[in-house]
Amino acid sequence: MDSAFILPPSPNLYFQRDPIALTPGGVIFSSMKMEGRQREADLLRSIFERHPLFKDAVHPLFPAAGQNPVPSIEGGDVIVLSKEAVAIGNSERTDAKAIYQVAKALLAEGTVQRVYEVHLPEKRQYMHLDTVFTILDENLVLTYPDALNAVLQTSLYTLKSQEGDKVHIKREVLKESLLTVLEREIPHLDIIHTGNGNPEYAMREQWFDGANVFAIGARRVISYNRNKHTNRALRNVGVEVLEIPSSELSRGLGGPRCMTMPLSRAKV
Ligand SMILES: NC(=[NH2+])NCCC[C@H](N)C(=O)O
Repeated sequence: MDSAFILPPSPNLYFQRDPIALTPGGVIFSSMKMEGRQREADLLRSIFERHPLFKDAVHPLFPAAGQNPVPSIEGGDVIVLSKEAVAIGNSERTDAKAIYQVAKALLAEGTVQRVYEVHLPEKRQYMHLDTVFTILDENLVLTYPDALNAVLQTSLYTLKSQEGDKVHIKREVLKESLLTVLEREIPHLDIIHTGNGNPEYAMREQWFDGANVFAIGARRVISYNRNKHTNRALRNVGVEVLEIPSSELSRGLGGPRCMTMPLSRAKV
């Protein structure tokens, strides 16, 4: 029987963070872990490769031409910490192999100097790296508190040597937590905990991606109205919180940041 749809339904298409990741060194075309989401990545990739607005502007980093099979990596695991550093979650959705490949391509490109691989625990509340923290200002980060020390291992990739096409990178396994990585990269780091200091509220609000707010400016965020304790914690330190209704959106199991794709970043 012919399908009733030209494109099969893509119920997760509103999570634009995942099918593509833009970094200071180029674009990662995601290879989604779940088959049901791969068509989103294919769709976005055709737009970026063909639309006049993008086709000459994108520098693709991943996957390599003709690579098959492609290891998986999803945009929600890729966090730009600064112009020079990118963190990538090794998670349920993103494989170590893909991280190595992206690290190599990024370091070879030259803008980014450090790529961190953050090993996330295999638990629902750690689906992607962006579910556990969001940068809100130069030195201010909102996090799900358990994540800071639950991550027991991180690795740091840096460039070892580069001669033409021959690129060698170095991997150092750091027995360090996510907190240490953030402290290394964000001077004078200040942390706000989801749940406003109460671990049970933090846990409950993590079901609705408490730590995944969308920062639209320094100390200005869009957050789900249901995450009241987290929103209170944010307001207590002077962050402006714009609440959005969340009864339906949160059912997709992602937060406001997951629904966005930054195409260009203002210089700060
Ligand atoms: N970047 C994110 N945290 N995205 C959340 C995506 C949720 C979506 N339902 C999925 O399972 O893929």
